[in-house]
Amino acid sequence: MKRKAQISQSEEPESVQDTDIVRKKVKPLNTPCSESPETEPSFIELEMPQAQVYYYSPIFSLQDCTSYYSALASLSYWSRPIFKVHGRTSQAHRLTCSFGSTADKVYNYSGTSAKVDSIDYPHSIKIIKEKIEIILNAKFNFVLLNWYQSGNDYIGEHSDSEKGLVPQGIIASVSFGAPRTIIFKNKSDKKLTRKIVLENGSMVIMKGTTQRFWKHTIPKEKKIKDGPFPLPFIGSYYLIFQKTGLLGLGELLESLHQQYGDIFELWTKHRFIEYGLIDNGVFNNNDIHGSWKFNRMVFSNALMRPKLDRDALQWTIELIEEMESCWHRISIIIGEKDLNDVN
Ligand SMILES: O=C(O)CCC(=O)C(=O)O
Ligand SMILES: [Fe+2]
Repeated sequence: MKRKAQISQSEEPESVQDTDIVRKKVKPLNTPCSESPETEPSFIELEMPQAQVYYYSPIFSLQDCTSYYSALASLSYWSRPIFKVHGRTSQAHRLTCSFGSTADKVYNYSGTSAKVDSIDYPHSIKIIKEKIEIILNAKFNFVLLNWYQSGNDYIGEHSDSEKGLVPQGIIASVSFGAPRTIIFKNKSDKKLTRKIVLENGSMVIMKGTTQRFWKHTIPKEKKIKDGPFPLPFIGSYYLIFQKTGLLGLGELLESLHQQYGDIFELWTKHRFIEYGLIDNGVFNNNDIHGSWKFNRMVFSNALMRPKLDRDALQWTIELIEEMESCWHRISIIIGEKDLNDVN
């Protein structure tokens, strides 16, 4: 499961509204910008005393989510942060990286600090940032990405430290990948909690006094689907190329062929729509019909069984023996024929 969180400063602090709001559909925080008239995201405001939290149901198309997901996953900056708390060090159960408008931006939290890995926002982040800036009518200058690679990865209960951020400014968090749950816990009334599932392409906004009175966490979700199951495509260059014959893929395969020879593996986590391989079914491991968990189970059960290894080994030996005896017979026949030809 992979996700991206956006933690940023807004240029202007928001005013604090201290109202008890019932969970409801409300209008966008601002009028959508005319540059993007199709942007009319729907969102709800969570009923949380002394907090301003909004959940935007997906603001990106499924196709964009898939492409941002892969672009973010292939960034080279990911690392596991190290925390120092009370003299003890530990490593986070997630990967992070950060980008900022200037190199001095730093976000300190829970005994660690997220420093800017690069002041060049990767292309995908630039686009995401611009989109949310339009939706929220705000400017952001720092982004922290969190990658939860499986249901075992998590972020513990915390409030975002506002040291270095504009006090009570907007913190926007966009998610891509399998849905994960965010839980908000009130600091003084421990029983007061709020839960929301962050869907692929969705966004959560925290602002005002949220950090002061509430903590939040993305807990472990052992049962969770880790996201699209990365399937190794093992194929022959000629087979795949002839089947698809598409420009781009052909070039890719050509270079792979040059590098690795006739048989190589293609690892992919993405759908191969652009290659003309349709997006349903076990082949693509796509969860369109909520079946991918089942596919994964079948794959895991089938592939991980030691019996399969033993059987596969045995079958391979038998097949090789069969082929050898076949070749042997052919060589005898050809040998006789060749001899006849010579005579
Ligand atoms: O991943 C998220 O949505 C939340 C991350 C978060 O709370 C943080 O980085 O402070
Ligand atoms: Fe946070």
